[in-house]
Amino acid sequence: MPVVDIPGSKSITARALFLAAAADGVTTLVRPLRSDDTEGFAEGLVRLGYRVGRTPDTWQVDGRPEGPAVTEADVYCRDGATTARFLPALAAAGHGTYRFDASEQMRRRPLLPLTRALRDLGVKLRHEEKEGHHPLTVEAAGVEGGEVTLDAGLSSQYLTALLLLGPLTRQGLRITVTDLVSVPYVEITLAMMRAFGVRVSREGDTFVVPPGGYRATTYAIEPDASTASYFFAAAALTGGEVTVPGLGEGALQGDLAFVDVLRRMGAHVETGADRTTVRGTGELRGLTVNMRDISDTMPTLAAIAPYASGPVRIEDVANTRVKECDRLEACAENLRRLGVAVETGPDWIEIQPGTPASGVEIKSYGDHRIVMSFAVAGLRAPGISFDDPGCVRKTFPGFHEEFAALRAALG
Ligand SMILES: O=C(O)C1=C[C@@H](OP(=O)(O)O)[C@@H](O)[C@H](O)C1
Ligand SMILES: C=C(OP(=O)(O)O)C(=O)O
Repeated sequence: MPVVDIPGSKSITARALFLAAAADGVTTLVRPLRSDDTEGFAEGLVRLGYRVGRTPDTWQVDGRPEGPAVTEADVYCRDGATTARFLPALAAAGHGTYRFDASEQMRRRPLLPLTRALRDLGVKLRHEEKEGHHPLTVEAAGVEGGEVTLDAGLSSQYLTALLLLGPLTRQGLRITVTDLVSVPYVEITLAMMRAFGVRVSREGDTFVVPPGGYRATTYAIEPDASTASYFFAAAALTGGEVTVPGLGEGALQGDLAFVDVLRRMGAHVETGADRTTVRGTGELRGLTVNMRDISDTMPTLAAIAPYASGPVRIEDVANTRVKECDRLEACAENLRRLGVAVETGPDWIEIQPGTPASGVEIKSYGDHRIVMSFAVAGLRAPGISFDDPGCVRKTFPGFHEEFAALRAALG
């Protein structure tokens, strides 16, 4: 009956770092995620002149409502899209010249809807190489605010960046979205802004963000629900039971809804006030499921799909093609390596039941989620290996050790 302590949420840690940096005093983050993405975010803040004190269990940030403490900085965002998309918005509210670059992987990922919206708001911003991609330089002189239109159909992170920026502008922001994916991540943003003293209102597709800045606070970070999906899937796949404390009815993260997918497939799920338990029943049914809201868990489902008794079809996940890799094709390629029949379309993948081969090397594509997802399949397909197991450092450096412990506990 393993109880698994999952590390903190990447999304919540990144937002908390932004909010803490922008707030009017010292904020303490309790149990932040320590991983490449969030260390990279904190490092970016340090480059911008913020003080970030780090002990293993708490991080402290001295907020600066007036913006970065330096007038020039060079920030390397590594692979983290939250860093690469949220920090330029924070910098725009300050005064200085701030250059942002990122890894090859992150340089390939799109940014244009956000940089276009920032320019529409009067921010001077220049792309160095390719329009709409890193590296970029922000010539910041504060942001007046006002109305702006945004297409967040490829990534909700563009909207989160603007929402977080809103209270730092002189007039506040009215952001009208023409399209929006990953809606639950926007709900996380709004809930966390409330915790830092800002209430955003909605008028249809328009988000109205008041000016006035953020209030410092002490903020406890939830365990990461996307990370938990590998452990829940392991229980469903093996007929074991996994309990994750800290993720229950009041959880902020939409990805906890992955357990509803497992329930539809036949697993037994119990959601308590502050914990969730999944128990495999020996039954894993096929299904058709729309994962637009929870697309980080698409690879988790794809990797266990061959073990279902019928086809698994995952729909409305076009934007998984612009994540750390093209996740639809990466899942398809690895399932084919395992000898499983699979088809993909522009925004879907369909996986047939099969008996995955043993001794297969999984192609990681430098994507933590591909590795962690196929590690779950490895509970039933012996001898799975990875060409780049270390890429889990993006969100969960200790994944392989924790997962080996779970494997031993599940027997
Ligand atoms: O705002 C966030 O913290 C995130 C939003 C989602 O991205 P998209 O909005 O690009 O789908 C998610 O996939 C990513 O891992 C984290
Ligand atoms: C897509 C992801 O990360 P990000 O967009 O924050 O880089 C992810 O963690 O699956």
